[in-house]
Amino acid sequence: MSIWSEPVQTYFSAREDTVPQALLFDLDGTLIDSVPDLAAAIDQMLVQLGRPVAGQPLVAEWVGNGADMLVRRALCDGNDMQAQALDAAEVAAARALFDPFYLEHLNDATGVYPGVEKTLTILAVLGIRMALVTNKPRVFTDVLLDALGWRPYFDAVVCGDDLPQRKPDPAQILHACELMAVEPQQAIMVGDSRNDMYAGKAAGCMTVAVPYGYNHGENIATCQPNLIIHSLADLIRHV
Ligand SMILES: O=C(O)COP(=O)(O)O
Ligand SMILES: [Mg+2]
Repeated sequence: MSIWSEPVQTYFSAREDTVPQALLFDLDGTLIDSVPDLAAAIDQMLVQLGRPVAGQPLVAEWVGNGADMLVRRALCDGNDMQAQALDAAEVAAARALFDPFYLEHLNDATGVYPGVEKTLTILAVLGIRMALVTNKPRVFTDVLLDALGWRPYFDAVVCGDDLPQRKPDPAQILHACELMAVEPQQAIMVGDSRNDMYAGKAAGCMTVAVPYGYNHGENIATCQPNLIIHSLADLIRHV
């Protein structure tokens, strides 16, 4: 009997010769609620720059395109056009305040979403290949994975600064699939944001969204994922 839940089975049975061989997971907003620690790091940076703090709700809207874009958005009140046009020296000075603080405090108040540990454990026991595909920079991801004890779960880890492209570009997903020796059509991309959904679709994966994370203040349903689940546990059949 299939280990996959009914909607997952239905998606794949409509595609001849394909069964799910691997899962690719986004990190922030999908597996972990990292905004408390990200916001603390952003806010202390803003205070040192003599600016008003942002707070968790705004930081939650700015997360998703990597640390550099998060810091840029914080410097421009979330205005993406201005954020992209910022002076490199100004960004570097802000990163010099954000990075060491976040590295030191990245697992202080960060939580793991319900259903995550249990599902990762079951999938690992069943021998399903799994990858982490995150826009978070490598230096933070490595420390977090070790702190959480999650490294053994993943056959591949592709971070935001590992390749020239980041999600929503499909390059990280394609690379992770290559590392796991699976076709993207046989893989499921699970994420919380439009970046994950667009990257997953472009790569040819089944796209599964969780609505509890961060999606720039928008409803993830507008990205038309193949499936929306409320817990990772909904991916598999429970008997
Ligand atoms: O660092 C970020 O901005 C978010 O990373 P994610 O891709 O794991 O959601
Ligand atoms: Mg995310």
